[in-house]
Amino acid sequence: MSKSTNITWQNTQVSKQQRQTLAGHRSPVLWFTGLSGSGKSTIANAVAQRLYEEQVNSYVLDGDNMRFGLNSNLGFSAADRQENIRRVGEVSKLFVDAGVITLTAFISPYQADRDQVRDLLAAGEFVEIFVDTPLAVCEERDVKQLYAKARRGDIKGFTGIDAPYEAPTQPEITIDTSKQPLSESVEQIMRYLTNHGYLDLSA
Ligand SMILES: Nc1ncnc2c1ncn2[C@@H]1O[C@H](COP(=O)(O)OS(=O)(=O)O)[C@@H](OP(=O)(O)O)[C@H]1O
Ligand SMILES: Nc1ncnc2c1ncn2[C@@H]1O[C@H](COP(=O)(O)OP(=O)(O)O)[C@@H](O)[C@H]1O
Repeated sequence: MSKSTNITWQNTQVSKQQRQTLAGHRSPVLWFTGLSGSGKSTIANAVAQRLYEEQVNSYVLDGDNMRFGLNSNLGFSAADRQENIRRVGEVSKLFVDAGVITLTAFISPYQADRDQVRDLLAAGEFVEIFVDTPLAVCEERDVKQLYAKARRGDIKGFTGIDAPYEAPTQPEITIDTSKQPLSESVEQIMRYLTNHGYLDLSA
């Protein structure tokens, strides 16, 4: 599908490993996936806050925000969501290369699209976090009143209502925000990062 020809990959003089050594930690992507209102942004931002307090560089890429800029020409058809996630995957890879822990909050409803991002990255760099909050709870929250609009038929193709959400088959972490408070989710993720050596380069 690439239209670019006659191009050659240029290696940078300073490597990813050197940037990670400078930062003092590894730089995975923490890929949050789940329904609208499941808690992706809230948890991602709380983890970013916690990492900041631990003096760890991180950055949150948020679905709504990316659609204001880089992805403003994309809608919510299956093809546009696929392209959305492909671009976010490529951007995430750059952040990983820069040595920054990257937290992404996108519905990313298709397993194949998430797997494509996983394949783009090195082993262990993609941590899939399934925010498995039941649809009924997301709809009850209806933070942006979008579920109400979707039920009225004012939005077509809304995830969970009349567009599919494919649950991850083998996520590294699963969180149900209807069963655990935000603080517990943050601790669960911090524990995972610590136990798997992401925050300690000597591990
Ligand atoms: N049709 C439809 N389906 C789902 N969501 C919709 C739709 N239209 C607008 N929105 C709003 O867009 C946010 C989801 O954008 P994403 O980029 O994360 O979606 S996707 O990964 O490409 O599926 C989503 O934000 P979150 O609530 O943060 O998930 C909604 O606010
Ligand atoms: N335990 C919890 N963890 C995370 N969010 C929660 C929790 N309980 C309630 N919420 C609320 O659920 C909403 C989730 O919205 P948001 O983070 O924007 O979801 P998403 O990014 O998945 O669309 C927020 O209003 C948040 O305050």
